[in-house]
Amino acid sequence: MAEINLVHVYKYFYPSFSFKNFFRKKGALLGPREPHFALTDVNLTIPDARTTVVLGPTGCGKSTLLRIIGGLLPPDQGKVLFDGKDITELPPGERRIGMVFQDYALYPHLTVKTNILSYFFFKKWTKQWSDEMEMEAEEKYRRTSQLLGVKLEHLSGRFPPNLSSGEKQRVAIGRCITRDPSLFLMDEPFSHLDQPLREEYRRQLKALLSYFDVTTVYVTHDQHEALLLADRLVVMREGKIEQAGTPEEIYQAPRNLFVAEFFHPHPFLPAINLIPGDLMGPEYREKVIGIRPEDFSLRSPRVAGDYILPAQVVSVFKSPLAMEAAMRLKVKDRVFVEVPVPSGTSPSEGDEVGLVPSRMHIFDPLTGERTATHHLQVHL
Ligand SMILES: Nc1ncnc2c1ncn2[C@@H]1O[C@H](COP(=O)(O)OP(=O)(O)OP(=O)(O)O)[C@@H](O)[C@H]1O
Repeated sequence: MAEINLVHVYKYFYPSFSFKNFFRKKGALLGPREPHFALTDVNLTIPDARTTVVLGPTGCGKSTLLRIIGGLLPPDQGKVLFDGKDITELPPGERRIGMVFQDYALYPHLTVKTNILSYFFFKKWTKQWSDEMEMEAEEKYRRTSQLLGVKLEHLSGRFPPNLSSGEKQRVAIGRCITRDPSLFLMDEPFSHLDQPLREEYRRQLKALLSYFDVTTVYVTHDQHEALLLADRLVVMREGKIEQAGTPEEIYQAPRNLFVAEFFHPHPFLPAINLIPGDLMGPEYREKVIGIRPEDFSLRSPRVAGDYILPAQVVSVFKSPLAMEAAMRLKVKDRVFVEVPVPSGTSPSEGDEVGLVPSRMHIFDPLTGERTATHHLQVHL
């Protein structure tokens, strides 16, 4: 059992000293340096035995958040609770946490097997060491090798400097597992791997995480990875949490324009089409309307009715293996939208169609907040 709570967590950094920064602020030569915030009032519950994926653009504070949970960085304000207990001051070694970061941090002078069993290795010369522990370590190694795939067995006598990035990654994850952590923290662990390997390892990691049921926090800026791994998703921007929920909740009910546009599960299509409200009718005049590509259907241009938008096909694009196709349309001669090409149809440039939205998200253009979602019943 490990539920983590972050309560009003703030972290700020001071820019490093440079003469350029020093003289930039006229008349403030001796004034204090202004901190920049990496995290601002972060409140978050990380549920037990689930994988929480933290997603956000570069520099938004994802790694800082992870390091604060792991105890590698102290927060400047706020608390970290582990099953309700305040662990803000507890050193990382006492948190029962397994961490895998981009740089692997393996012991270069120890073999793969010893790296994986390093938790046991460092106990070997203490009074705690016993024959039972030796047997437990061997059994853990056997089980971990099995879970990570046979490839690990071939590497057991090699040293980290002689391993590929993928192999190092596997060893780092193996080392994490043998420690029996209550919490896994992973910071873009597959970012150095090439695409096919990354895909393979993600799937394997998903299976591992389900097998162990360990509370996991996984940081990435890769949408595809986030979707594959997340039971719960946290979208961050500029040190703040924009929205947390299941991927489905966030996709179906984005809190604001940033989340609606950022969480983007279809690589072939835009996350959402944004159109000015007045195109849908006078009642939406002061609003921005967001319509997901799959929430449009197509009708003949001759069918008229409320909420049917006359549009013209501008271009059609197909994936190389023609598994997917999308098209770009100009609506009412004013804005462009992109929608999937319905199966069994083959539209061409210049075709006239009627676009029928089934669901619209209504956003306030000033604050960017979503104020409503309307499901439309179009009467033809
Ligand atoms: N040690 C540090 N000193 C000063 N500023 C820092 C330090 N660590 C992080 N920052 C700043 O804090 C902000 C958040 O950084 P962080 O590494 O948490 O972002 P991130 O979302 O993980 O980015 P990326 O996806 O690029 O790894 C950034 O503006 C970064 O420059």
